[in-house]
Amino acid sequence: QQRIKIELWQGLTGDLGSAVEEVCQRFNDSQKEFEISCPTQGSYDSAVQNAIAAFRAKKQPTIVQVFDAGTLDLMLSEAFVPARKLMEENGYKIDWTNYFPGIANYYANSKGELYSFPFNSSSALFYWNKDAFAKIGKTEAPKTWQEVEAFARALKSAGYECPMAINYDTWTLLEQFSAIHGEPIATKDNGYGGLDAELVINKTKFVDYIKFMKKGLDEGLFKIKLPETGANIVQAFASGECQMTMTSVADHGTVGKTAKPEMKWSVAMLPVMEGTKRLNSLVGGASLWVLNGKSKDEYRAAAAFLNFIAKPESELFWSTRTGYIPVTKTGFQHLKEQGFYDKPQYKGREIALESLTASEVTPVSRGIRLGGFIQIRKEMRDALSDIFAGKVSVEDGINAAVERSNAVLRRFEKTYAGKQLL
Ligand SMILES: O=P(O)(O)OC[C@H](O)CO
Repeated sequence: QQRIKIELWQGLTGDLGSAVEEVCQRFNDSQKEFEISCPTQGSYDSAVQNAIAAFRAKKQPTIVQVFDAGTLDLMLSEAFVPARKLMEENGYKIDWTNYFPGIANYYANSKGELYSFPFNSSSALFYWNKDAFAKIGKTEAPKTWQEVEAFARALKSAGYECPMAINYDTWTLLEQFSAIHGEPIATKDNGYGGLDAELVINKTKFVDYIKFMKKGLDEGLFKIKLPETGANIVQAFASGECQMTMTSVADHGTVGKTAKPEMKWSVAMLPVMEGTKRLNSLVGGASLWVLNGKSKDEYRAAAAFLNFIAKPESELFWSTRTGYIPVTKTGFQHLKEQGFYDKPQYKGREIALESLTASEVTPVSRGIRLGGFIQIRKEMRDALSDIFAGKVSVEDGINAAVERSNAVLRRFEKTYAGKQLL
């Protein structure tokens, strides 16, 4: 009997992309009726863009992985089958309250019903090299940015060429920074209150933070690390070239696998500016959306796959293989029962959960719900690249990016005027 074949277009690459393929292979090995293939589209951005273009051409995959920044665009599109509908129609009884509310709410409509399936959830962490820190007499990670600066200076004096690796990633530099410092990104509760939101990041602590980062770059305390110039931040940290960085907990597994066994390193919550009362960090990562226009059999296959990945054993595999956090309560319980968080190689991953729950969620630390956010991130990345290269002043660069981003928001508002989330 021929298997029913479906595709999941994923946005992860490298080691994490291989991990998704392994999940898909495990599903294929677990039964004989369905076969899923999970080709990468090269980036999170491309996965969303390719899937939307394919949808228009009626060549869409059955499932697409959509990162946080693409969530509202998908929600407002007519392109998907809501998660509950898919599972009900295919005979699965899902306890939707089993998903952690902080994660599920991100992908739910105003009534709390999930549109997509939480899959790879994360938050950002600070990675630090214990061996290098020992050389400057430090045994703990910096808690404030002022400490980061002082430690970086000491590392530099001790002969380390790259105290801290950074890039232009707005998720850490802008979004996580703003949330944990209690600063808004946009009006209307970061967009949750309506499509008429406007960016306000040219009026918040973010401006001073970017000045701080630029000064650190000019002093050689921070170094830009990008794939196109050799190593990205994760590779630069794992190889021991750079002694600090900040990236997703998702990369914890990759660093563990690629760093030399003798290299001692750890993770901590992102630093804050001195005198800040820390708020919770934002949930990152992506969820899986089932697209319209497929056959009954393809939906049966999708439902079977999505049921498979939510099983505690699948969550254990996924969180072990990557650094992503479990998305269900039973998955988390299963990990704890297996002694996961006590194993030395996984130690530190619980800090992502601590960071996500560091405070009561406030309107600015709940998340970001802005249309066209993929484009807005690009505007900001371009601005940061110009600012860090000294082509434009911090204020001018951010102001111009805010102006361009607000134009994106206004176009989006016009397109979806009057449309309600179901
Ligand atoms: O690196 P990830 O998968 O944890 O995702 C981080 C951000 O949420 C991407 O938008």
